[in-house]
Amino acid sequence: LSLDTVRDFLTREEDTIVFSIIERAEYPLNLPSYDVPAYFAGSRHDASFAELFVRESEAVQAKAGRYQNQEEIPFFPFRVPFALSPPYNFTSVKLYPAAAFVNVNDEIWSIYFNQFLSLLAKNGDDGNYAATAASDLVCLQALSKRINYGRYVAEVKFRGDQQNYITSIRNKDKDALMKLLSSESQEDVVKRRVQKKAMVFGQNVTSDGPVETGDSKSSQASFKADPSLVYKLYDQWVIPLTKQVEVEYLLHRLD
Ligand SMILES: C=C(O[C@@H]1C=C(C(=O)O)C=C[C@H]1O)C(=O)O
Repeated sequence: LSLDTVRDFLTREEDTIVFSIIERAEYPLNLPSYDVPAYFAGSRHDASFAELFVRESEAVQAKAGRYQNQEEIPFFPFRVPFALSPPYNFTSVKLYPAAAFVNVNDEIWSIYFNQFLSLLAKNGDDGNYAATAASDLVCLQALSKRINYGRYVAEVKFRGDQQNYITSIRNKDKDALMKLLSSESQEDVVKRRVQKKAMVFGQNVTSDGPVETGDSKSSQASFKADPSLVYKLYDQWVIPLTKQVEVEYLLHRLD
């Protein structure tokens, strides 16, 4: 594991995130699926339809062994049953055990539903809540995997510069840790690249190739998900949360 391989993972995960966002943008907002309590199947539930969908889906995926992979963290861990699948030997680098639990799934959940979704989805309600919830699940899982991968990023950076990190960890100096692990130029590359991916992946394509989008003003509307919103997603939420995961992981790196 090196900083390069870690960054390769984050780059590939961008594709998954951008595609999942394009998929969700296909549906209207469908607000009733986020109402608590949810009323369906003849009863009142303690959560929204979307949350129930995620909980039940995670339970199934847990049985199939999804969370045996340390890279994956469920949003509702207390509901996750044992895996029924045969054990699989994941080869990825082992995290430091006392710090591996670090994750920001609660923050991801809240930002996705309370801030991001209304910027992404067009207003409207087509009643097709199963499709939107399935789409939300894919977005949430992709975002969670990317952001909580900050644990691996931090592990690599720690191993590469132990002296400096150990001093700041012992001092519990979050600001110093944040400074040590940040690379503004790298963040800039990431943000500009995801915006480009949203443009490339979100075009209409015919048998002749991508459809000409005309002048740049009208082209904005022709992308399936707004590229500047994807930029904003990374700028305001994905990168800051990844760095928060890195700092929190490092604070437990000597426990
Ligand atoms: C993930 C890294 O750490 C930080 C977070 C980044 C990100 O979330 O994309 C980019 C650069 C760093 O400020 C990295 O260095 O690649």
